[in-house]
Amino acid sequence: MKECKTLQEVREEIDKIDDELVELIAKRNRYIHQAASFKNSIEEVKDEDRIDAVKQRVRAKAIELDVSPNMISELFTKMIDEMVESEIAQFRDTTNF
Ligand SMILES: C=C(O[C@@H]1C=C(C(=O)O)C=C[C@H]1O)C(=O)O
Repeated sequence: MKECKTLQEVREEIDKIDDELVELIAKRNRYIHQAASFKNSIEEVKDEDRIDAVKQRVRAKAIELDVSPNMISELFTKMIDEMVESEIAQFRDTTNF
C-alpha cells in the first residue's frame, strides 16, 4: 500500500479504489445474469440458502481483514437484494413467466 504525502494523493488513491469497486460490482452483476440461465423457477433464482452462505462467508472475510462485519453485511444485503431482483426480471423475460 502506498504511503501518501498529501490529502490530494490519498483522495486520488481512494478514487482509483472506488473505480475498481464499481468495476468488480459490474462484473459480479454479469455473472448473476449468467446464473439465471441455469435456473428453472423463481425459488431457484432466489436461493435463500446460497444467499445466507454468501453473507456468512463475507462476514468471516471482513473479520479476517479487520473491517466492520456489520458494514459488509449491510453492503452485501443491499447488493444481493438488487441483483436478485434483476436476476428475477431477466428470468421472467427469458422464460416468458
Ligand atoms: C447468483 C445466484 O443467484 C442469486 C444471487 C446470489 C448472489 O447475489 O450472490 C445468491 C443466490 C441467488 O439467489 C446463485 O444462485 O448463485
